[in-house]
Amino acid sequence: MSFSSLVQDLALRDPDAPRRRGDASASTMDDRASQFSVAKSYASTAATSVSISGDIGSQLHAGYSHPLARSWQAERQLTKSMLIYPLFISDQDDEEVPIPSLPNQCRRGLNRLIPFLEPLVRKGLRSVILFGVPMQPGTKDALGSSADDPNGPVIRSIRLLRQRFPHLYIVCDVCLCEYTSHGHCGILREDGSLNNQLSVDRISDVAVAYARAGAHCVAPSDMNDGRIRAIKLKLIEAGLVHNVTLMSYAAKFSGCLYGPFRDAAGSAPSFGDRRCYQLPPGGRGLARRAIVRDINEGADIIMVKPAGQYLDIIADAKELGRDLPIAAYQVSGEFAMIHAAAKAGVFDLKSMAFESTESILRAGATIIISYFVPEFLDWLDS
Ligand SMILES: NCc1[nH]cc(CCC(=O)O)c1CC(=O)O
Ligand SMILES: [Zn+2]
Ligand SMILES: [Zn+2]
Repeated sequence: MSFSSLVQDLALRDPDAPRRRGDASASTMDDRASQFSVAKSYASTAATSVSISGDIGSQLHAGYSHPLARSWQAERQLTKSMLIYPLFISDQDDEEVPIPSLPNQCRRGLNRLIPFLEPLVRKGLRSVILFGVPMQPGTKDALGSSADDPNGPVIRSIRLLRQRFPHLYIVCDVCLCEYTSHGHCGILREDGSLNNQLSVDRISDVAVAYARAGAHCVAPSDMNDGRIRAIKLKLIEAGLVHNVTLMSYAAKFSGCLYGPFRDAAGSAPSFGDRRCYQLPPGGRGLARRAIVRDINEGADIIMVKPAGQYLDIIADAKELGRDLPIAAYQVSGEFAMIHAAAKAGVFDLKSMAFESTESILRAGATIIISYFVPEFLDWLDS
């Protein structure tokens, strides 16, 4: 057989063609036939350069011709227990308002929470992360005083969820930006920069308040230096350290992917930006230092955020924190971008929801915070 007819032969037997038509069994048969003929063709044309053993080792399709065998190629399969679903809880108890920039997501008051979550819990929802959203005018101040208000939305929801869904694992985001009048993630000096010490003192108090109310996990997203150690020490002091997980947003990058979240939570800074505390997007080394630092300060879980644009950082976190669970947050901008592209016909929404999530798992995460969780609860059953 001549070289050109071999190429033609291979092209005709493109093993992906039947799969693109959605016919898996035809693909299996076809692959077998084509491997046989490829081997024969090589044997007759390539005797001079390709050794027999190399030839045999070059055959990869055999390992993934069947759907089940394809699933075995992944180190980790997506399961429901890996997923954490973000909830925006407003202080308007009866409110249920869609968030325009964040497709299919609503801001909800306490009274809307249980009816919304009941079907999800029934379908296998295991964990949520809570973000409080004070809507009542006059609630915000320079110190973020309402963050740990016992009558505020977060603390009341923790109690309610613990009582109504005893098996639901409750994570609380800990930050001040939703509660400060200036929208920054801490307490400011007069020049507008973060006062690290005051911020850490306040944020660790808020974390302990959530833990006392019954949160299983507290997750500081503020990026002030030293907050992991401060929270751990206060949890020890409060006698809560043995059963409250500390998940650090260790490598949280500044950038343009948090816009829809800030719409949802009303937490956009009123001046300036967050580039002096969130990490610069090119700062891989800095992220590695932040990860190592937070592990040393006592973090139980390391999170990377955003996820899709920072897969190398997830892989770094997995390497540096090989003995810790690694979480990744597919943030509001990533989610909105996928929706927009699907709507524009670039790809199928479900296919990209899976592909983006599988890439996060492949990079090394085993916990994924995602706005796709309600959909995954259905998709993972079918
Ligand atoms: N500090 C609060 C916080 N916690 C999680 C997110 C972003 C989550 C998302 O975009 O989905 C933010 C916003 C920010 O830092 O501006
Ligand atoms: Zn913040
Ligand atoms: Zn600064």
